[in-house]
This record gives sequence, structure tokens and C-alpha cells, in this order.
Amino acid sequence: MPYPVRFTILGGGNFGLALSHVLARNGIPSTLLLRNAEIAEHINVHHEHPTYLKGIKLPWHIRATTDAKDALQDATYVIHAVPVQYSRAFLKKVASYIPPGAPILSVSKGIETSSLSLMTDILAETCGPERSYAFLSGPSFAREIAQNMATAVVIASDDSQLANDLANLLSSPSFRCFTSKDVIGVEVGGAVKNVIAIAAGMSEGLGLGTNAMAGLVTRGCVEMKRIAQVLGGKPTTLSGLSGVGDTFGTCFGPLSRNRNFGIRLGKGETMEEILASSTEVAEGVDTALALANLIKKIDKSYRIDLKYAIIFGVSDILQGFRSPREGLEDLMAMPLRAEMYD
Ligand SMILES: NC(=O)C1=CN([C@@H]2O[C@H](COP(=O)(O)OP(=O)(O)OC[C@H]3O[C@@H](n4cnc5c(N)ncnc54)[C@H](O)[C@@H]3O)[C@@H](O)[C@H]2O)C=CC1
Ligand SMILES: O=C(CO)COP(=O)(O)O
Repeated sequence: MPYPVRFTILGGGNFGLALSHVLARNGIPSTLLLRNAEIAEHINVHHEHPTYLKGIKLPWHIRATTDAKDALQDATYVIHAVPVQYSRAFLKKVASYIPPGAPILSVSKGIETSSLSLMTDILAETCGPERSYAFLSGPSFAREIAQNMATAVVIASDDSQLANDLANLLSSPSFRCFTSKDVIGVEVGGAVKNVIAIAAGMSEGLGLGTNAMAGLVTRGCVEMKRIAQVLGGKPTTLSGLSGVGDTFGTCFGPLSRNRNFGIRLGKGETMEEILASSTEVAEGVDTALALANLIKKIDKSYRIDLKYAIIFGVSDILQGFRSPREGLEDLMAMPLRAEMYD
């Protein structure tokens, strides 16, 4: 008898591939929807991606295709794993093929620069407000997941039954899913931690040491909690896996593309040099700019430059207004005051 559920994964990058491993471990088949026919063929024949997660064989019952109708017609669940900045255009193209009853689990972390939207709004606007959605986030590097290393994440949804169902389908002895009802808190944590990781990387690249790193990441987490609250998330959510958990993983873990981007900036490379020589997406670069604009738009309280000094600092550095070292000097020269925790 065929397995009663079938997942289609939109995007066959590092994380889409990693999730196909997670599903396969529970015997659940998945189809990857890609853009490149040669890569799809390579996956179907050789059971590995030619570029992403090199050296790790894909499970046998993973199928790849570039045909959206074929990929989506039998999907009971859809996983969205395309970087945020490309998501709207991609989803507009495939939305009509997604079965009306199929919930979508998004794993993409960031804020769209053109609209200042989180994935929640991008999905509702492209795939319909009536559909059920869930969001997975937390410290979860694709390569470690694919290597069956222990990982804990959180799945948030307004629909508790959906979050529970997905947690049951994805969880295994090496992949543990918690659930949450705080969609905004979980999404904001996933987006903002990438910006803090760029700052942490710059600190590392400048050789500032452990004191500076710990201070920066701690204060970054407070800014993350503040913006989540302004957007309607619960501050306590940011103490969890998709807040400080993912921030620690991304700021201190060697696999992080955002941290590595920051390290290169801190060592003196320019944005143009890094972008020209990198095949990897560091979502925090676009998200930093979007986040700074979003904060200016929605937080009308006094001195937002002090409340979000790290976020604005990263955004200014990425736009070339300040150097990483000047950014640090700005932080150290801020007016003295009581330590604020929210
Ligand atoms: N890699 C990781 O460890 C984790 C990634 N994520 C999130 O998952 C999302 C996807 O990340 P990765 O898979 O790592 O990215 P990736 O860079 O490895 O792969 C991105 C995928 O999207 C496709 N893509 C790129 N541009 C596109 C476009 N214009 N239209 C359609 N598809 C396009 C690529 O072909 C590729 O299949 C990101 O939002 C990331 O923050 C979340 C947790 C962990
Ligand atoms: O989100 C991630 C781990 O949880 C991946 O982080 P990077 O995009 O910085 O590699």
C-alpha cells in the first residue's frame, strides 16, 4: 500500500535536501521541485545533488522534477524551502498546482526587502489566506541534519492540530520537533538571528575576542525580542529554539553562511568581493536592510537608534555607510544607561 502521506519540497537547496532525509528516515516519500532539469536528472540517477550537501547520498525514494504539476499533484503536505527574497515570484508560478487542502510548512528565514513582509504574509498572498500554514525554525544546519546528527526545532502554526501532525511526521530519534502557537515570534527569531550572526561574524573577523562576542550576541538577542514584541510575537518565544537557540547556533557555529559572511567583512573584504565569490545565500544580508526599514516604519518609540543599535549598525555597514570597526566603536560609545532586558 502506498504511504498515506506524500510531501513535495519546493527548492532543492541545502535545507530542502536535508528535510528529504528527515522524511525518508520515517519512511515518508518526497518529491523535490527544482528549476534545473539537469540537476533533477542528476539527483534521480546518482541520488545526490551535484553542488549542495556534497558527499551525502540522498535516500533512494526521493524524486526530483522541474514539472510543478507533476511534483504537486499528489502532495498531502508542501514544504517551502526557497530563500525569502525569491519566494514570492516562485510561489506565484506554482501556487495553482498546490492541492487546495495541502498545508504548507515554510522553513525560510528572513524578511522580504520589497514589501517588508515575513513568509506568513508572502504565503497568504500567493497561496491563499484560507490555507493552513506552519513555520519551522531553530538551530538546524542542513549538513548536520543530513548526517543524522541530533537536532531540535520548533514548528509554529495558528492551527495546533497541523503543528502536532507535522511534529509527529518529522520527528525521529535524531530530529525532535517542539510545537508553538506563536507564529510571529518563531518567524521573527529565524529572521533576526541571521542579522545578529553577521554582526558576530564581523566581531570574529576583527579578532575582538570572547568578551566582545558575548556582549554583542546578548544585546542582539534583546533587540530580537523587542522587534518580535512590536510585531505581535511573545517575548518568551525568543528565549526558545527559534530565538536564542538559533542565534547561538548561527553566531558560534562554523557552518553558518551568515556568520561566515560577517567574518569576511570583518577581515576587510568588501560586500561586492564576497558576493562575487560566493555561491551561498546569506539571508541576513537582505534581511538586515529590510529589518532596519521595518523598524523605522512600525516602532515609533523614542530613540529607536539606541533600541536597535546592532540591527541598524549591521544595516549601515552592509550599505557601506560605516566600516565594521566604526560600527563597533559606535556601539561602545553609546550613552551609558541601565541594562534593559526587553
Ligand atoms: N541551510 C540551512 O542549514 C538552513 C536553511 N534555512 C532556510 O531555508 C531557506 C533555504 O535555504 P537553503 O536551502 O540553505 O538555500 P540554498 O542556497 O542552499 O538553496 C536555495 C534553493 O532555492 C533555489 N533558488 C534560488 N533562487 C531561486 C529562485 N529565484 N527561484 C526559485 N528557486 C530558487 C536554489 O536553486 C536552491 O534549490 C532559507 O530561507 C534559509 O534561511 C533554514 C534552516 C537551516
Ligand atoms: O538557519 C540556519 C541554521 O539554523 C542556517 O544558517 P545560515 O543560513 O547562516 O547558514
